[in-house]
Amino acid sequence: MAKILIIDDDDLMCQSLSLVAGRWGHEVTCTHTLGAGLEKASSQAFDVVFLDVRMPDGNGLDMIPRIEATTSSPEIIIMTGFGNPLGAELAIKSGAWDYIEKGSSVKEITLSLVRALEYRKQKRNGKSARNVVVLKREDIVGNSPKTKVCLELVAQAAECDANVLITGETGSGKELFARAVHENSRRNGRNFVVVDCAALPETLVESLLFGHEKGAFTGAEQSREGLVLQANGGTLFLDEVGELPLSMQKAFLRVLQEHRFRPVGGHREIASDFRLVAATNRDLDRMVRDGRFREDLLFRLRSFVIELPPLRERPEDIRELAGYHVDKLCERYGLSAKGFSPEFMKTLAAYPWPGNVRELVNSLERTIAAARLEPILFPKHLPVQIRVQVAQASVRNGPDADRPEAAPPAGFPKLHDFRESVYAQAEKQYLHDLLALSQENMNEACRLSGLSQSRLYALLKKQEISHP
Ligand SMILES: Nc1ncnc2c1ncn2[C@@H]1O[C@H](COP(=O)(O)OP(=O)(O)OP(=O)(O)O)[C@@H](O)[C@H]1O
Repeated sequence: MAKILIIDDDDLMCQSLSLVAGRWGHEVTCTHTLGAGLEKASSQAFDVVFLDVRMPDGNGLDMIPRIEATTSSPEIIIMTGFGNPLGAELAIKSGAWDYIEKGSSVKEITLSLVRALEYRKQKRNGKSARNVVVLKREDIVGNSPKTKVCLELVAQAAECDANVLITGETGSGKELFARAVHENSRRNGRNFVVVDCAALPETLVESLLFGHEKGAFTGAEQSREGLVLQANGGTLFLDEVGELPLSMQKAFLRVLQEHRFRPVGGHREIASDFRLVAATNRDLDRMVRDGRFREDLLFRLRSFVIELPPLRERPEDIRELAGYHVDKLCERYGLSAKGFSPEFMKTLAAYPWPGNVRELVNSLERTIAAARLEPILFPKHLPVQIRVQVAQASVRNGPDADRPEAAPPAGFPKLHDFRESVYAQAEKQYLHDLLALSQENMNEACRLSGLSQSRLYALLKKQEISHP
């Protein structure tokens, strides 16, 4: 017998789900608000939670990480509005085990429940995906709910041999996660071969990937094995896969299907048993629409997708990341450990980090160079451009807030333009802070900001900020 929690404000839905689950002998508890649901999940152990998306006190999807973080970490089945593909996509991306549409048949609900319980049983017996606790994290720091979802995906990817596509903005950790997939897989004793597709000279791509025979072209004095063969038994990591020239995409698709290829100037085909992990910060769907990326290759690449969130969407990770990298840098430069002043952390948290973790690491390196032997880091040690931007963003707090500390870089702007750009920057920062503070709960964000839902969504769209 399993313990099931239903969080839905719709009485009828609660009743029919209770009937279905009860018929199988499971113990069912119903709650009608997210708050009450979370309270139950925090105080009692559950195996499965049925969670409605539209609730009177917020969006159910926002609650997923908090339910997962409870001691029993139940499997979550999202209930989406009928015929809402976006809801289904969001549910899965948010880490739910499964989703069902409201109005699904008893058979569909039962199937989803049975599968979730089966998965849970396997997990308990240790037959299924290794969980985050035993995952070798390979220098991956951060314990925010979003990072945990990604780590769970790494664990799942490591268990199988499917092609993996890792997406995310520049500097968000794609290579780090790709290595973690390799290190946790059965291939970890063999090579992890990195191919930076953006740096492949077009004339040499083929020979670099597939190797060449002696005399295949002018200058080929020795035969040479390519990167694909070097990855035999291990993992081939195609970084910036969106930059792979179209001509090579076709050849590569074939290699991916058959795991065989012919070196340049060679007559025999060679086999290579590699596992492919690819990464990109480009919108590959758009590239397909623009005719710049092959759709069939994209289908192959995305057998298993890990979407890394930008750092600004997981501000909880910043402190841990800063601590980890400052310690590492101090050790490298032979300095004693440094502490953080509260204002220093506040400034790090207020900055949107468009270059993500890489920008954070680079900034910390410059910070340590500026602080030298001083034991505590203050905002004044941070690079000027970060302090300026944070100061500009604080302009929204009123006329007495800190003024920007430096003039804009190129030329002296017209007052109108300067005001507009500061305003836009401040608005963007405000929205990021608002989402972080409200934990992306749109009702809460509206309450805190005093904005209507439609106005808030319009502003988020204007500033190109992703949101639930
Ligand atoms: N979760 C993390 N924990 C610790 N360090 C991280 C994390 N994510 C990224 N980094 C660090 O940030 C830097 C950039 O990471 P990485 O090269 O993996 O990013 P990327 O997404 O592959 O970048 P690009 O798109 O530019 O290739 C590296 O120094 C890496 O160690």
